[in-house]
Amino acid sequence: MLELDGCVFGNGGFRLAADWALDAGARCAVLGPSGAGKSTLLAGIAGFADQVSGTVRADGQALPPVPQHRPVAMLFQDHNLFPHLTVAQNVGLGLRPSLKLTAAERARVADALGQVGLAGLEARKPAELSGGQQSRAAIARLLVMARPVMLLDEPFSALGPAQRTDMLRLVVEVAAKVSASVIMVTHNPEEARALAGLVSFVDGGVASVPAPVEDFFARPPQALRDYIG
Ligand SMILES: Nc1ncnc2c1ncn2[C@@H]1O[C@H](COP(=O)(O)OP(=O)(O)OP(=O)(O)O)[C@@H](O)[C@H]1O
Repeated sequence: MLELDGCVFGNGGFRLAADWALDAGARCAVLGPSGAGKSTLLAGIAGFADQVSGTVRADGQALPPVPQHRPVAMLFQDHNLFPHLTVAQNVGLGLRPSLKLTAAERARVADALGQVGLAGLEARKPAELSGGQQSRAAIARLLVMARPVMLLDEPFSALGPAQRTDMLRLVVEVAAKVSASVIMVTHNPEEARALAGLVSFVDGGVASVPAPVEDFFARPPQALRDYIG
């Protein structure tokens, strides 16, 4: 379980409050107007934003202040793929930043690449992949990292609608395999529906308590109606 216990996260002078919890394996889309604080929420959970007050816990343990020590994997729109490394190396980074992988770890990387449909492309560089394949490589890295919390910040907004749906399906599959909770920022209500879980709406300096997606869209807050038109 991920708990945001009375949290206020800071980014410069900006403040974002969140006071809720997500069960292990739960999936939550984060919607809200531009500049409302969606990325600040993820940064707070990941340890990159200031913790002004409150505590972030995973499975009852307060998370360490250093982001690298948090049980969190992140995926951004640019996928954080290193251009000079091969696909297999980019995925291997999720296991060991030194890339000195054991044979078993190399096998895990190969297995993850197979699971996301990239078998045979291990030796390519990211520039030699399509946008969708780059997304798959980034998802393979999430799979090998097997962290209990996955934070995604508009990860597939560069892809077309059909591919986006495929990628979301893959994320759901990968998260289920490692029993991870997923929090995903999106501007797209359809993506929130495709994630098929909960929705937190960020507005007025607060990330609302996640509500089931169907309830949320059945009674959307006025700010959401203003925002999606
Ligand atoms: N380093 C900073 N110093 C001061 N204010 C900042 C800083 N970084 C972000 N902000 C402000 O914090 C607020 C929240 O930013 P954040 O990026 O979390 O919003 P967002 O909802 O993710 O926006 P978008 O949808 O446009 O990506 C914004 O109003 C932004 O101007």
